[in-house]
Amino acid sequence: MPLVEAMVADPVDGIQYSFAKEYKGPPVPYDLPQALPINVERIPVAAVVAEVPFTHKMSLPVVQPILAQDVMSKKFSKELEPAVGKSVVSPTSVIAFDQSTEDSRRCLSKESDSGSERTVSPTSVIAFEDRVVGNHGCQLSGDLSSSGALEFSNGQIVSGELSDVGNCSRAFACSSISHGNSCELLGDAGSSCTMEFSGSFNKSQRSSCSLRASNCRKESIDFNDIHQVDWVSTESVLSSDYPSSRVSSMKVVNEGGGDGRRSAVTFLDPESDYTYNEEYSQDGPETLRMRQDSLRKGKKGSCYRCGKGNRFTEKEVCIVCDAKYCSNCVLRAMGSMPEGRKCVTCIGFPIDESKRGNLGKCPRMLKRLLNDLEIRQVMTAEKCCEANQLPPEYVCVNGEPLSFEELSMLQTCPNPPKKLKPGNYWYDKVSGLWGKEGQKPSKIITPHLNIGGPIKADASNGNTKIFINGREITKVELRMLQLAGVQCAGNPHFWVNEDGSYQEEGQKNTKGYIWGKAGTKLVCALLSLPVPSKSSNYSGEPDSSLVYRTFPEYLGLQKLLLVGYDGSGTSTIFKQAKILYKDAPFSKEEREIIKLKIQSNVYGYLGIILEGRERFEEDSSAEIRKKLSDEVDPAGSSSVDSDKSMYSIGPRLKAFSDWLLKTMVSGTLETIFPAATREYAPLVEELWNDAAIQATYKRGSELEMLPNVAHYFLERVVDILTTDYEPSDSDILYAEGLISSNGLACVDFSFPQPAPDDDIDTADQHSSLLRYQLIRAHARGIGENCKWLEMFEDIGIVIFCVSLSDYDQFSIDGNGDTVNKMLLSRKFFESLVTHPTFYQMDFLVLLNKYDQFEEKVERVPLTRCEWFNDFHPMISRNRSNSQNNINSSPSLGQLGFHYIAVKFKRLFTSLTGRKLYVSPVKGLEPHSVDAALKYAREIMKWDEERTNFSLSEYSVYSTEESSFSH
Ligand SMILES: Nc1nc2c(ncn2[C@@H]2O[C@H](COP(=O)(O)OP(=O)(O)OP(=O)(O)O)[C@@H](O)[C@H]2O)c(=O)[nH]1
Repeated sequence: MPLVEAMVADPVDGIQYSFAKEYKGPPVPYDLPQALPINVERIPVAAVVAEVPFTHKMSLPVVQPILAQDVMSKKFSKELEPAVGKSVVSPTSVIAFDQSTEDSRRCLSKESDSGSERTVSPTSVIAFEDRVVGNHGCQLSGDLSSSGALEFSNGQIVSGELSDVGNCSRAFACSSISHGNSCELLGDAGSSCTMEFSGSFNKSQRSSCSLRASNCRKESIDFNDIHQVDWVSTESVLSSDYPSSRVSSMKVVNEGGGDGRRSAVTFLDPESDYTYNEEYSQDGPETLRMRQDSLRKGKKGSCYRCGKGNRFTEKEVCIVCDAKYCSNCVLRAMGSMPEGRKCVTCIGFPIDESKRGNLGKCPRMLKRLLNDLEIRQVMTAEKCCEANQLPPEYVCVNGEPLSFEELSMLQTCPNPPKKLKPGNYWYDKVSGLWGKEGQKPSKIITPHLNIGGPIKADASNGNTKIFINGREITKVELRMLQLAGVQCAGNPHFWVNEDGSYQEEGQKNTKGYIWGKAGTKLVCALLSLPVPSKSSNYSGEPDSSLVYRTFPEYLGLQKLLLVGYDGSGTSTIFKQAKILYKDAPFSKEEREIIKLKIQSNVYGYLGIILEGRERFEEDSSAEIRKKLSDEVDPAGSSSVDSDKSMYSIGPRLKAFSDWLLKTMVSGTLETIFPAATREYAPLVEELWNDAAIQATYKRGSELEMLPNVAHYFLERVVDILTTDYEPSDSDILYAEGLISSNGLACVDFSFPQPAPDDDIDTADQHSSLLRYQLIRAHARGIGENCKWLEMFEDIGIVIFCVSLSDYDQFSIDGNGDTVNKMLLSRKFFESLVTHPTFYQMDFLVLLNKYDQFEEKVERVPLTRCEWFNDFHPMISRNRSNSQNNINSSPSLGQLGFHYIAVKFKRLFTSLTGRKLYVSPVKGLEPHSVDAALKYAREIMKWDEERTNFSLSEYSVYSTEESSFSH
């Protein structure tokens, strides 16, 4: 009985296993299930797009996610009938192809022509056994329905998965993913996404990536040891039933074999009229990727995406391909702009150098479309991201292209050439004179930089026969020297130092100072020659600022990702970091926005109090009525007004209160109030001082809607609701809703330099020079299933924030169930630590709100949360007396903290096999946040340094206790 031998690619390492063999034993008395052999020649495929005769009006075709039922019923219902002579592939079948035959390579492209089409079921897996010689690309054209999976092995795409997703409104793309990481690309309709894999691939290193486009497609592809694959999923004969569909294609290229190669994966959508020129260098570290200009769809001057508008329509330009988009399309075309104003398809490509001058300058259009923080993020990314930096090889100094380090040194030196553009330059290392090749000097930069080659005599194309530091000077320089009184007779060769002192070559004596004479600087200005900058230090003392950074800022930047579940305190810690480490944490404009936000928050708190007052008034009146009815007046009437209680307010305030509540309900509070502050301020004061309001406020703990933080602001309500109120840093720290829950916020900072008399070593001093970036992402911002996480692959540490006081709090989860907030936090933590992006990433858990926790745990048992139901600490009876005694037993709060810390550590180790770092923190206390962030810095530093230790040495440091911090 012949059984099909099938090969399955192992999803972890790509190794293929044979799971069935031909049975050779005695006949069996029962029926065995059969897998029918499949004729690969008969699998239906799409036509190549170029060959589909669509009219020019028609939008280019696309592979629509094919609903299995649709396709099968429309086109293949016949094939699906198990008729004699017609093979049907079972929905879960596994098909093996022997790639060694030419037939199998042709298999999928030719089939559509044949009349005998067969469909591959949506859930089928196609495995290709690799016997491909060389770099033969395998082209697949076919329908892949929504949940179809492709499996290739060595030399091919390893596995792919397509699944439907809903429309995506904002596009995001990420490029350059490294081993073991995964990446999801989101593109909107008609866009294409590009991702590049750098480095090597081998069987144990896997990367996965996925692309999502708003035409309801999601593709997720895993790669393993790729040679060269072109995989095209294009409109097929089948999908011509779907005229609005578009084509999507993917190209994987990796020339050469073995490790150490670079591969690029490009998702192309023919609707986006782009072309790429890509070159891959096998031995060099660089991948040269040039993006050609994009093509416009509509008439001249129209938007490149929608084709509407004319040359007068305001448009934003892609800094790579020069495509111009109208305000309706710009966000869709450019997505979340991780590298600034680039089409999603241009992400990862170098910018058009002519646009370098505009980097980081925010255009008006974006100011309208994005909020302040987003603009700042986009503009910072545009200026600082790696892809947009000037490629070092574009700058030649003294005839030699610069290396990466040389360019960094040049750009970060104390007196760098301004607005450095690609080009050929000469540099006199002794004097610091700098100019364009063949031209007079344009600047005096920092001398003695070890960059480029030795200066050439004809560097500035001089013809005066007079030399400075080996360069023949230009006529205009000679004129300047003469005017400065320098003796130039006899064609001397001068040796000029950076301070302008000069001597003739071979002589010891300084003859004078070129720029020393009064009037020389004026002469230089008239002749457009440079003079030493004011900041130049000629004192002979070593200048501490001359400690050049080896790397440019964007590379030295260590990124810390701060995440946490709702209300865990990430915003507070983020704001605290800004206040701690920035000289001017908030600009004037920001403070103005914050002021309005605080004021509208305060009106909101007032509204909650007014609502409470109504409730208390009703309750109180009902009580009075009840009392009255119990003690009936013999005259039949009561002298007490049952409608009046301590919570009643006068008609004027009542009218104001009703109006305020109505405004709150209508959701227009934020629009009306801060603006109307001047008008209502006196009324607010009257209201706040009213006895009824004060009585209500005293019962604030009964008002569930009133957050704890409200008390901080309400105590000063009158001051805050005046027009000249200016929020203090502390107000900003306490204020709710200043950072968008869905967006990202980031701040760059350095830890302050320790005071000179502090007992610190030079390493600490050095680390204060390093730059850090704290990125705060909200659980909601990270998205369902952590889909945005891939963009954080270059961070150094994840700081996961947990609110300790959440153990008795409940919230609604994604399924609408009420769940303990600590458990929700744990679930979020689990999804982060197991996410491929954070494979091997250090995690620091900050157990926040330690102050609240210490107080609460004395009242509310920790076992209120089911995860902590085995918390049964031994409590000393003398505990309360021994609080201040150093030798006393720990407080319940400390025990609770340790217990929760260990819970998280064990969980982390069980999920990752690694160690978790935990620290308590009080987000509202600057010292506590400072200590926590410095702890994160130490972890990152340790992470870098531990490679220097041998394994045995390392084990000394990896004690359990070392990961606790207090
Ligand atoms: N007592 C106390 N309150 C804190 C602490 N940290 C934060 N809070 C308060 O907790 C509340 C939630 O903190 P946020 O920083 O807004 O938390 P978040 O995680 O950003 O939460 P979202 O509001 O969901 O964005 C705020 O009212 C903070 O003032 C802390 O250490 N102690």
